[in-house]
Amino acid sequence: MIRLSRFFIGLIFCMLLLPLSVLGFIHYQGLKEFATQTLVTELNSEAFVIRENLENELGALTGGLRLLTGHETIIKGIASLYYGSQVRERFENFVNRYSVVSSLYLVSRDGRVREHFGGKIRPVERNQAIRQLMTRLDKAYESGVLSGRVAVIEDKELVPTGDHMGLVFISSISSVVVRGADGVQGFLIAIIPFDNLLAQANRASHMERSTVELGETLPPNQSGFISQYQRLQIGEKDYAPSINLFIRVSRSPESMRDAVNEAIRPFISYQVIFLLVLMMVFIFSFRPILRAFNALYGIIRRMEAGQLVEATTSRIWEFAHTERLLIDMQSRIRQQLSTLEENNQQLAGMAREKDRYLEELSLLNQSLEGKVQERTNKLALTLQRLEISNRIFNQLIHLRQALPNDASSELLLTTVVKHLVACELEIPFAIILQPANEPRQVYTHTGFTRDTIVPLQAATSDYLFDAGLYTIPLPPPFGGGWILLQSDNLREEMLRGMMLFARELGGYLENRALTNRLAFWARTDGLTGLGNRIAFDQTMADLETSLDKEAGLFLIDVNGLKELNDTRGHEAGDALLRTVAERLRQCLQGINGSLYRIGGDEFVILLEGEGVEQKGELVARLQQTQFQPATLAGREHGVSFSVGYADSHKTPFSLLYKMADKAMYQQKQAYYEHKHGVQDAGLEDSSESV
Ligand SMILES: Nc1nc2c(ncn2[C@@H]2O[C@H](COP(=O)(O)OP(=O)(O)OP(=O)(O)O)[C@@H](O)[C@H]2O)c(=O)[nH]1
Repeated sequence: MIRLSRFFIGLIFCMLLLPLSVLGFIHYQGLKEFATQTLVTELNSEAFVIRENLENELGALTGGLRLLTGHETIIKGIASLYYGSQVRERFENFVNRYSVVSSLYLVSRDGRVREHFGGKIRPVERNQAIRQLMTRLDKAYESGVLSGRVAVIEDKELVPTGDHMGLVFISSISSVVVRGADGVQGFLIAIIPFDNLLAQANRASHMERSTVELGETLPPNQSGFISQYQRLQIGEKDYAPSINLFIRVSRSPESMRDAVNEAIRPFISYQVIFLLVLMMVFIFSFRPILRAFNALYGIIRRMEAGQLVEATTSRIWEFAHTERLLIDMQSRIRQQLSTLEENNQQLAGMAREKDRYLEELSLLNQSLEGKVQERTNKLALTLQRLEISNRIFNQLIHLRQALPNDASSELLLTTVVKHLVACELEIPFAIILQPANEPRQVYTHTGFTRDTIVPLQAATSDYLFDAGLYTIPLPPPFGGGWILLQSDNLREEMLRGMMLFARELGGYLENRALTNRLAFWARTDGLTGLGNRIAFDQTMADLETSLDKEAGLFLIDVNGLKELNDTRGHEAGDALLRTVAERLRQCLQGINGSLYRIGGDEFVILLEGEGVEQKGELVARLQQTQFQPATLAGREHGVSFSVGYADSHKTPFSLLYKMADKAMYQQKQAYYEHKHGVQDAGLEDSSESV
């Protein structure tokens, strides 16, 4: 098999690239030419702009000079020194305004400088060119045509800078008033160095590296620069004859080349890119092209040999090296793909891990939120409990302040219920009391019906609990009492509050019982159970202050107690006292009176009101029992007592006790005189003595 050589392939390649390169070169040249032309046009327009600017500037300047020439101050300034300072001031303003002017002179007709601003005086007076200009102006004035002249001067003193070249503007000064008489009065001379004009032109120029020159004649084109010229005409109208200056704007070939290259660089880049793309396309489609050529070549060969047989696929080029490269690249790509796969798997694993963490985080957040909520609820509950407890404590304090020491059970319960309700516990409750010393049950309730409570009072607490009720027993000594609660929705703090109220209630009742007992024993004789001296004195005091104070008083003193104590002991003496007390109590039955033991062996019977009328009955009973023996401590013993009596019919109330004592004493005396007898008469008239 015949194969195409590498040379043939390269040839095809070069044949394709050559026209492209030629085309590219032509295009490049065209671009370069175009860019150069554009830059030259730019230079030209720059020169044009500079010229325009300078013409405008100089036009304004000539106008300004003409105005200044006709100004009264200037005209008078020629003749009068009085105007000197004003003229200077105007000159200064003028030069400041027209920066191209370096100096201004006011010159009299005879050529002497009268006033000036900037520059030197002498050079003006000496300068021949200026003198000639002034003479021409003088003559021209006479012919009535011209007012000013312009000329190019070269003077080292008048134009000290640059190449000492400049323009001189001369205007004749004349006064309308004096015109007929004197004609030209003087001249105004403005010196404008070329340097100033160039500076002005450069200021107007937009091109950074351009060179601007002014010259009277068209300068030769220097090979080192690409130049454009513009003619600047000065003084055509007001300053005849005019002169022409040439402005040259130029650029060095190096900077021009750089600028051109800069301008066409993007296009060249595009072109190179285009060629590269073309080459890439060619390379990629190289194998199919080769096959096509190969097939074509085979057909031609077979046609030449007259063996146009059935076409078979033939290989015309060995790309062993390329194949190896491709295989190598394939294996590398496979490796990279597997690495990529691994990385992807790792990334997927990390993503899963991240999801798992996020899920855990979310769960943690949820549990935290739950805990925070739980804590908040607990706190709210605690606050609620605290509030309830506070209310309960407040009401307990108010209850203590509201309850008097001796409140009745009814008042006590009413007050407790009122304060319990104020606690706002909002549970039905009932309080049931059965005080030991009160005969009937006392109860009060709220939220229960009376019919519900009454049958429950006898029930056991277990039964009550089963019935949905809860009982708090009141503490002893009260015993018979509960606080009864509805156990539905009963909360701990409510129960605790109720218990506090129960304790308060029990405490109060205990105090009240103790106080009552103390009061009782303070007024009671412990041995006999009769009222004592305090009770007697209290009764007497009450009786004394009452309006109806009718009273009869028996004073009874036991005989021989000391002896009995001494002989048989105090036990027997106590028995004697109890016996006498019992006998006196019996004597008093059915009679409106009260009995007291007011001293060791001293008793008192006090009759009040209608009881006084029963005195006789009592005396009779006393006489019956006055000397009756009794069994004392197991032995028979004589018992007797002496009695004295006084009542308010015959005795003042305050002396009742004294008089009764006196009568009793008399009887005692008699008793002891007749130890075994009693004088009856003593009891008959007891109102005075017994
Ligand atoms: N056993 C006993 N003796 C008492 C009690 N109170 C006082 N006495 C005694 O009673 C006696 C009273 O003495 P007196 O006033 O002389 O009485 P009397 O011995 O009965 O003499 P007359 O009153 O003159 O008849 C004293 O010795 C007291 O100590 C008591 O509660 N029990």
